Amino acid sequence: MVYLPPNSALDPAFWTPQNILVASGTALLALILLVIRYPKDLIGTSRRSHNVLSLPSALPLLGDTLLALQISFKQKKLLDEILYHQHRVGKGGRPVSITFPSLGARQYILNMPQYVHYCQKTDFETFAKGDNFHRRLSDLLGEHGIFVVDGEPWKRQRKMASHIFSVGNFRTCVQQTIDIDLTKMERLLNNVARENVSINLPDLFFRFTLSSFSQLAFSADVECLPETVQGLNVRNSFADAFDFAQLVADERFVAIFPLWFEHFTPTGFKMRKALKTLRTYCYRTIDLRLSARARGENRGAVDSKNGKDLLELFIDMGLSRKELLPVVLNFLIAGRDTTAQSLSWFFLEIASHPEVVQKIREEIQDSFSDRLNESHLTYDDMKQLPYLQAAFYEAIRLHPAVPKNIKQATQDTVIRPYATNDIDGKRDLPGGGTKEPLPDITIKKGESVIWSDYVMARMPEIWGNDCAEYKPERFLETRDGKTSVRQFSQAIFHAFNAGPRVCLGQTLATYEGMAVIVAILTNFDIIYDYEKLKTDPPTFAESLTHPIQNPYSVRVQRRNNH
Ligand code: HEM
Repeated sequence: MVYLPPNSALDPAFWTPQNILVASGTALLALILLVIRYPKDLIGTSRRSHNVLSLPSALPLLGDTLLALQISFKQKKLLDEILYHQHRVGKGGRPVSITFPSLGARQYILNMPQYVHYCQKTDFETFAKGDNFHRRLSDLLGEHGIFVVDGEPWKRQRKMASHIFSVGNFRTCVQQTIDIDLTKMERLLNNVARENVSINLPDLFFRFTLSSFSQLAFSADVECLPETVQGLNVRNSFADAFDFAQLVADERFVAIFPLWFEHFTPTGFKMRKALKTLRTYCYRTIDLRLSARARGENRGAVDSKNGKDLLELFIDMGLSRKELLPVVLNFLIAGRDTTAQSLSWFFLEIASHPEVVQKIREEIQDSFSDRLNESHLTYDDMKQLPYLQAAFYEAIRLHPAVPKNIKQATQDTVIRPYATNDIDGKRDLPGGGTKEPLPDITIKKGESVIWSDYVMARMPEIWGNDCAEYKPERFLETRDGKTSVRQFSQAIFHAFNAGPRVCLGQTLATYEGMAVIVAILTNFDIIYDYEKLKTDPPTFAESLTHPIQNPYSVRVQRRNNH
């Protein structure tokens, strides 16, 4: 027999009508107090910083859980939602607060360059990748991958990797590698033109960047860039697994169930398979190199000074086979996806801007006459094509390869945006900035800040009323009769990130992208299926990066300048 103390609520005799009334009244009062405390917030979150509004759809005690659920079930897209609410709730560039259960505490959406500048430069140490990133991405990108770590491990990797991005390397190894792959791509496109077939253009760019980056960073020929049309039918298992794993990892930021739940779902099963494919693929590259080293062979010749490529540099740091895996994966995501996606969006934008194609061709013609029929764009040639670079950057501005980002506060702090629109001492907010001063925001340790370069590109306060239009001219300036690419503050043209963690590969991506565009537009006319583009307009898939969900196909015709 269980002993129940007298008057215990577990004793049925306790529940007299009077006690039921008292208990219900107390519960109701507690609920009312909680609703007053969390009128639009998830229970347990801190008080919102004054002057910061929340979403109108937020519910008492649940915060934005319903929105997270809709995004999780693909009824809504996170980027569209941030854009929508920035224009309404955050009109004038004001911050907006949300409470998503998966991210624990409160999150502040800060899309003005003044805030981004503060978090990424002024108080860089406080706004880290943190637990949010690490817990969701470490199975894909490793415990110590450059994209997921902070502090010393990040600093060491960044310093080491920066060696392969030296100007000396560009003039030698980078140029040579790109040159070889451009020749392959041209042979393929000649065959596509001859056979008059249509090909998936974004897929071609993924193949190009995977091939060239694997060669550059790991001296590995991954044989994914064929010269024949038939070769395009061979799927690349690494690419498929990588695309899938990124989609899943991205969903983890909005999932309403705990992370371990994924393990028991079909997605979890497929994810484990994908991760296995990725590991097998990367270990093949690593093992080949380690055994070559064991035989005393020096492979890898990207770093002109030391005759070492990225993989060799990291092996020299004493990293084990297991520790090299995230290096390969992190750099592949950086080197393959971003540039390929930027090219895919660029070629989509110019489909509806023939005048841009015309101007690019004129610029190439004026600068190089017919030289580019025989050879490819060199690193030093880039300077002579400001219009082309502007056209490429404008596509990257509108379709940034990393469309959203999140940082977590490592301590309590106050974000103090600049009082003026003058960022980095450059008075250059093209949209004129904000009329009202932006509010300071009090942030508690563990809370997050989110910004979206995709949304920032569409904010009139930053880029002007024509912000959503594709206009390369906004990246051009003319001084003393000479036209050059306009340099914005990193926090304004933010697609390549800002501050100490600014993208390491910006010059590589710019050179590679421009070289591909020159090779294609000089030699081929692209024939788009305008009917299909109208009925099935390409849109983005939500992922860690910014792929096209429904890639488009094109045919090509050899230009008659040959
Ligand atoms: C158009 C192409 C590219 C864009 C738009 C881009 C953009 C970015 C962005 C936004 C970040 C910050 C990511 C974060 O905070 O998590 C980043 C970081 C990085 N990018 Fe790029 N990237 C591009 C191409 C490349 C290429 C080709 C490489 C070559 C390896 C590269 C290497 C890196 C690395 C290593 C980092 C990490 C930097 C750090 O955390 O210190 N990127 N990039």
